[in-house]
Parts: sequence; structure tokens; C-alpha cells
Amino acid sequence: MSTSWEKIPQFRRADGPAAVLAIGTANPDNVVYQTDFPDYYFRMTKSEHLTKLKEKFKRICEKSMISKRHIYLTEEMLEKYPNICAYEAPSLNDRQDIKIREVPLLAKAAATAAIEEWGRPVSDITHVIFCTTTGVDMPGADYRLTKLLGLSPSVRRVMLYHQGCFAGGTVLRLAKDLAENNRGARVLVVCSEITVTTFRGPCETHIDSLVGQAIFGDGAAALIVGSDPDPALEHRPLYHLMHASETILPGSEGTIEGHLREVGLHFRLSRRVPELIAEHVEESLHRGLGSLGVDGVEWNSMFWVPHPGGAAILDRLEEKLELDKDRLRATREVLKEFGNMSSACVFFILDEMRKRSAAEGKSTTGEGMEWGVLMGFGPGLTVETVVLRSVPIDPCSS
Ligand SMILES: CC(=O)CC(=O)SCCNC(=O)CCNC(=O)[C@H](O)C(C)(C)COP(=O)(O)OP(=O)(O)OC[C@H]1O[C@@H](n2cnc3c(N)ncnc32)[C@H](O)[C@@H]1OP(=O)(O)O
Repeated sequence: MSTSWEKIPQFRRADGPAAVLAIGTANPDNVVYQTDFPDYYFRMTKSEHLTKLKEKFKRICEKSMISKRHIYLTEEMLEKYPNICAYEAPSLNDRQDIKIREVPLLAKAAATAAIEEWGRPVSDITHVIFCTTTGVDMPGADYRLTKLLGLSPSVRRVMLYHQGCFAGGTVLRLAKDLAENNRGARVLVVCSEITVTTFRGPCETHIDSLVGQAIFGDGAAALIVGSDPDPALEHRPLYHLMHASETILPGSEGTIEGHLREVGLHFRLSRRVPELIAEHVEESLHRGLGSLGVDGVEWNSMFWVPHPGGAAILDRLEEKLELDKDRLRATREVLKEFGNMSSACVFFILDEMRKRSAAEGKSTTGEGMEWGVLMGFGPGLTVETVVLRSVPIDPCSS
């Protein structure tokens, strides 16, 4: 049987830009408070004798601007896995067993919340993008999530392992391309991060690892992304994805690295990271906005969603861009309540921002502003920049 090209249905692009149609988040139940954490951490890792190091850790925790974090590993679990509490002991098998099971479960909780807000059946999801820093496996966490949610076996999946904190921007960049190039596509995007692979005891000569112990937390966020929302079936979109780009910062090689070993994931974090990000941030912003023909923007007239890698990064950004204190309010709130949840963080901020904007009677989902920017920072040093356009808030719907 022969088919002529003319008879094959034409695949069409969407008319409008991709948009975030719903957001859901989830965290493990176990909460650690930053004020108690130095005592807890040095006790659990049997490191009480390292008194000077503990004092330094206290200083880092105090300056982190974090009040609490959700962490999957409880005291009971840590007692069961002494090698996870050591600085360097073979522990990858135990870590992997936990992550392979728990990362998709946390993702399911966030995805379920997003799908519920979206309001359409799971059978309408056409694509899945799953992102997690660790827990690499075959078939992957994307496969497990597909099964857990009962998605179509033919849903088109993309799995991103081991990217790090910039990947909140990466998944949006991919989702935008998928949604805009496949008319009717509805992309479930999930970032699920659990610190089981990075938790380890302290080491006097590896203070950057200690910084990681003070700032990383666990959480998952899910979005539904699609173009041309159907008003009969879907709510108004929350944010339009107008432009997405990625770049490696010059002179930044080796400043953030993560190496997977028998002992888990070892992090390298240079003190130069906040300064490097601030030094180059305007280049990324001009590239993104310039591509849209938007020029001469006053930075305080935009809404901001930078990955809160650490308090110092936010401080340097504020200084460099001369941002008013209010501009990073949602970002600082997420850092305070959850810590650095790697790729998932930026979506917690979007969620916080749109809810707060509605609660405070702002005219748009972007704190009353029209244009905004979401930025991911991570290993490389890689920067993802996504230009967003907010959506008017219907005063009758809040
Ligand atoms: C995982 C990914 O892919 C992406 C990521 O998000 S990676 C994480 C990115 N985050 C960062 O790079 C952290 C940025 N840093 C910070 O937020 C802050 O420096 C901090 C909260 C850690 C400390 O706050 P601060 O205001 O800078 O306090 P500061 O007094 O300078 O530092 C506290 C102590 O930590 C030490 N310290 C801070 N950063 C350090 C680093 N990267 N390496 C080693 N030591 C460090 C300081 O030397 C200092 O020690 P002393 O008290 O003995 O002098």
C-alpha cells in the first residue's frame, strides 16, 4: 500500500507562546529548623568533638537566611544508615535505593496537585519532562511517574538526570519548544529533588560541602505547560514563556561541580559563585529581552524569579541590579521556608508569587508587573534565563 505525502496529516505549530497553566508543589513531611540543625547534624554524624567546625557551621546556618527545610532523611533513617552519616564511606547503594523509590513518589504528589488545578484528565497530557539531580536508573524516574499517575503509555517522555540547580530553567526551555511546536501539546514538567545523595558528615578541609549541608532542602514542583489554552476546559494561564536561553559564564569553570562516587555525590562550591553570577547577570538579561525587541528596561519594573542558591547570591544580585528590597520578596520567602531545593526552587517562587499577587490585589500574576525573568544557576557555571510575561488577575476570581 502506498500513501502520498499530501494525505499525511500536517502537524501544526501552536498559534501563541507556551504558558504555565498550573503549578503544584510537594515536600517530605520531615522538617528541620535551622536554629536546631547544627546540634542535630553534629550529633547524628558523631562529630561533636569537632567543636571549632561546629561553631563555623553555626555561623553558616545563621547567615543562610533559612528558617526551616523539609528533609526526607529522618533521625531514625540516619541511625539505620551510618555510612550516609560519615564524610566519606561507601553508601551509594543505600542512597540509590532510597532515591529511586522516593523521587518519583514526591514528584507524583506535586504532579497530582498541578493536574488537579489544571482540571483536565491525565489522558490529555501529551509529554512529560522529568528532572532530578540524582538517582539515575533504568527505566528512569519519568517511567515510574508515568506508571504512578496512570499516564498514557505513549506519552512522550524526556528524562534529565544530574543537571543541578540551573535545570528549573532548562525544563521550561524544553517545555516551551515542545508546546509551541506541537499544536495541542500539554506538557507535564516535574522537578523532584531529595538530598539523600549529598547528605554526609562534616570535614575540616571541605567547608564547601558543609555549606551544602546548611542550605539544601527537599521538594518537588510540577507544572502543566501548553499553548493556546482552551477557555472551555482550562483556566487562564499563569505566566507566558516568551524567551528561553542558556549560557556558560566566562571564567567560571570548576566553580560548581558535583561528582558521583561510591560515597554519594560530592559537591564543589567556590566562594566566587555569587560574584560571578552578579558580574554577568546583565549580559543574560539583555540577550533574552533583546531577542524580543525589549530594550532599556528598568530592572525594578520587572518581577524576579532567580534560583535562590544561597543568600549571598541574592544579595549580590540585588546590589548589582540595584533592585528594591521588594523585588526578591517571593524568592527570599521560599529560601526562608524551604532552603535551596535545586531545580524545583524557581517553581515554588512562581507559585508563591502568583498566590501573593492575588491575595494582595495586584493587577497581574507578576506582582502587578508585566515582564519578568526566571533564572537558573548551577554547575558549569551555567545560567538559564527565561523571560516571562505575567497575566492579568481577574478580580472576580480571587
Ligand atoms: C546545586 C546547584 O547545582 C546549584 C546551586 O544552587 S549550588 C549552591 C549555590 N550557593 C552558593 O554558592 C552559596 C552562596 N553563599 C552564601 O549564600 C553565603 O556565603 C552563606 C549563606 C554560605 C554564608 O553567608 P555569608 O553572609 O557569606 O557569611 P560569611 O561570614 O562570609 O560565611 C560564613 C562562613 O562560611 C564560609 N564559607 C562561605 N561560603 C563558602 C564556600 N563556598 N566555601 C567555603 N567556605 C565558605 C566562610 O569562609 C565563613 O567562615 P568563617 O565564619 O569561619 O569566616
